[in-house]
Amino acid sequence: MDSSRAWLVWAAGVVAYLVAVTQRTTFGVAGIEATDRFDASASQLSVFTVVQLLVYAGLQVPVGVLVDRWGPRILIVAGGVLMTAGQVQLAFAESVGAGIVGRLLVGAGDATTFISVLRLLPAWFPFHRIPVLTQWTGIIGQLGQIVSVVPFVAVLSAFGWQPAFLGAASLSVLAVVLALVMIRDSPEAGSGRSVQTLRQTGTSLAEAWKQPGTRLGLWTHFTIQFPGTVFVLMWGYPYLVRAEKLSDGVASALLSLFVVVGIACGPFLGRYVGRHPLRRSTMVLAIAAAIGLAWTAVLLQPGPAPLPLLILLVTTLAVGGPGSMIAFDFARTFNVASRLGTATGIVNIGGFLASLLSMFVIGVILDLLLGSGFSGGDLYALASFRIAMAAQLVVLAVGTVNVVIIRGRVRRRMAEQGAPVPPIREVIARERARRRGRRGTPGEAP
Ligand SMILES: N[C@@H](Cc1c[nH]cn1)C(=O)NCC(=O)O
Repeated sequence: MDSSRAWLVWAAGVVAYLVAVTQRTTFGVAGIEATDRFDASASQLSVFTVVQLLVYAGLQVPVGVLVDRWGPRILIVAGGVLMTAGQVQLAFAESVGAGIVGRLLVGAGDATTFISVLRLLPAWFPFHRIPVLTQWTGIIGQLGQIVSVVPFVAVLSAFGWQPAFLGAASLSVLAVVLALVMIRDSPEAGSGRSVQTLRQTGTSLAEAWKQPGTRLGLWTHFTIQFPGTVFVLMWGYPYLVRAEKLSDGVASALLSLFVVVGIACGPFLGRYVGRHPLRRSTMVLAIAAAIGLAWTAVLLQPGPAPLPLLILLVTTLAVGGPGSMIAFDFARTFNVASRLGTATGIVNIGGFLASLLSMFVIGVILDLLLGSGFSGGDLYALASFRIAMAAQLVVLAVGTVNVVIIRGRVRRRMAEQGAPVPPIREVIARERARRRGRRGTPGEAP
């Protein structure tokens, strides 16, 4: 099945995801206005983001289970309704508590969208298209950040808080209408969901968790998604401007480079995954190593890092975004369709958990160093940031070790099932021999 109907379904799903990413990121760009409106301190404001991400991460498994039971369409619609309610609540909120309730609703609605959209792909498209379409779903969705940064900020500056958040809410209304009109769970009426008892749901959850391929996805997402998320959502900007002493313009250019590199790498990674399904984890480990090396090189600089090194850092962090989509490919290929939503939900917790943990630890270390006098009164001193950012290397190492361990388990299980993964040296030698053979036999079909 690869019809125009399938593309319409996917387009409506991607719009829903793009709008969800917009709702997710609107509060982050309204920080200064939020400080005035709620008369809140920086740490009170960070609670808004933390609550939203906690709700998002906490709902991944329940939402995944529901996607398998009810199908993706109803969850995309429910998510849009929740996000509309959340943004309307935030538009009228005048106290920190009321504002947090708004973000809580946005986090809950956001949680339903991505997993549901990914769940549509295997129902509507042939197997070989899915890795690249998974990447495009991620890439187009990230453009939601641009909607927050450009038109949302423009409305916020020109017309103020309520019109900006009500305008954002109206985008979710549009996404809900599109989803209702265009999305069907699958080409066959009635399929795309499984009617399960509660006991069967529990079994399905346990089966998804027991499958080492699901946990390989979880640790993949954990390991390579968080460094970019932490940088872009929280600590990157103050680090570049206050510690590395870059101008606002150069720091913004680096954050834009992050988006461009993410977009450029996605299709390449999608094609790689489609062509080399047995080498997906090798790519994950290569990206983790690149991130670790780039951060180590930056943090070992005696003073501010040279700009080319910071460009290299931002580039490698950006590759982690599309790279982490490989995690969902593990969930899809190691699980049967009836528990795909559940497995995707489990995988999607990884990156958000690692991001929350790292954001929090970096903040705590900065506070401790300020309190101890180490920072010389400057919370964002380079020497302090260097220590705080290095905490990410520990999280990266924990994730990488787990990827290596679970990948060993996955490979052992594949060997037991009669499908061993050949060593890379053997594959390269075979490929060379094949090429030599081809060159020696002119006229042979490619
Ligand atoms: N890996 C991200 C998506 C992504 C794709 N390219 C850059 N980032 C992810 O896990 N997304 C889940 C979500 O809900 O956004």
